[in-house]
Amino acid sequence: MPDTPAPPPVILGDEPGSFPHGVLAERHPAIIRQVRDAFPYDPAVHHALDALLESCAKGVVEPLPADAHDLARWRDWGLDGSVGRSWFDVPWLWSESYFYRRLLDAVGYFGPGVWQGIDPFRPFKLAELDAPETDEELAALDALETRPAAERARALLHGSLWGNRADLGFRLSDSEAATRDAVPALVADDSETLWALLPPVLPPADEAPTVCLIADNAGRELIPDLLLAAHLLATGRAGRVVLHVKPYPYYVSDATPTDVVDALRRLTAAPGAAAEHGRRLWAALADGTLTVRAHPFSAAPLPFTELPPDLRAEFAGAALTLVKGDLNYRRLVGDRRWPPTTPFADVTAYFPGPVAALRTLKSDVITGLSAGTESGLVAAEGQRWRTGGTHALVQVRP
Ligand SMILES: O=P(O)(O)OC[C@@]1(O)O[C@H](CO)[C@@H](O)[C@@H]1O
Repeated sequence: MPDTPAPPPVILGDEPGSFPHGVLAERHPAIIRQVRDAFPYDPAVHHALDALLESCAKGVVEPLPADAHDLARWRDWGLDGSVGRSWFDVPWLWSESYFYRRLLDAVGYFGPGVWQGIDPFRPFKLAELDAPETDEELAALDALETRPAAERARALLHGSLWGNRADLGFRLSDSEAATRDAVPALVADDSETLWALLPPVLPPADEAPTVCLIADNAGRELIPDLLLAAHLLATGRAGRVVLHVKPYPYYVSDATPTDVVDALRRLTAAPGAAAEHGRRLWAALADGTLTVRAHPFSAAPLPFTELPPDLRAEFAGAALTLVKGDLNYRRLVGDRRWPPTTPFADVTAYFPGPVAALRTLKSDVITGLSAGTESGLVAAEGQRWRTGGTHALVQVRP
């Protein structure tokens, strides 16, 4: 029997100077400082934030409070094996995710108390939704209305793809990120395979398939994601879209159900075509052709190889699952030091149905590049192309 090579090591945050180490040592403390200043928190919250800051810098992973509503779930997700170890020595994917869980504890998000249910990142998300750039992006939809269907489809797919640059956690630790020019040529582009997985135009309604969209950021990423969903439904390329968001605030700007409502309100209040799309999406939620789900696993510190049975069944029944963003990509392929030419189809073979990743590159993990693409990127940029947010990909495993 041929030997299956062992997968490369899981990424830890223990190497000073590495990207993951920087996230734990610099990005997380910066997030704590921003959150602290964003609300008139009481002394108890300030103390808890101080303790988290101290713990992140030199402490170890501490247990959840004994009465935490999700203690059993986190134990299933590996809490006992991480407690007492340094944040830097457990898998980076795990420690980042747990950081956000602890931050929500510190600000009283899970209550009881006055801060229960208050999203500590909401002021940043709303500022972005109100930004003039959002108006410009929505106004551009008017000109798109009269374009041929294939051009509209491409523009909306690319809008959703590049919307992934709108990641507030990333911008927080990299102040030049928003101004750095994107490189339009994709490092991998399976768009044709993606479209081929969906029926071309307006099939009878009962034949139109389900598309799942695992969303990433709120605001300027979620709006183009919703517009893509609206396009799939309006053209009959999907009969139903299931939008997966996070059950609670996560990675600063990740979308929650509240953010979906905010984005829809923003669309319906805009002038021109944007409002029409917003109204259609609103109606689609009412008639069930668009569904929002906030499954606990969406904020789990685990790769998608650990999908629970209900999600496996759901994705198995979809014609296509669109996986948005950098973190979801890490969860999809595994947060490991893959050689960049590792076939995407191999590392996603376990996924229960056809899957497409739409992602701008903001962390070290990468698969599915041709040898020529990789060497061209390295020659031009060293390893910066992996984390700078200027490159993007569309990868599909039919
Ligand atoms: O998933 P997103 O929003 O595209 O990006 C998330 C991100 O900014 O956060 C992680 C590091 O904290 C990286 O995976 C990536 O850089």
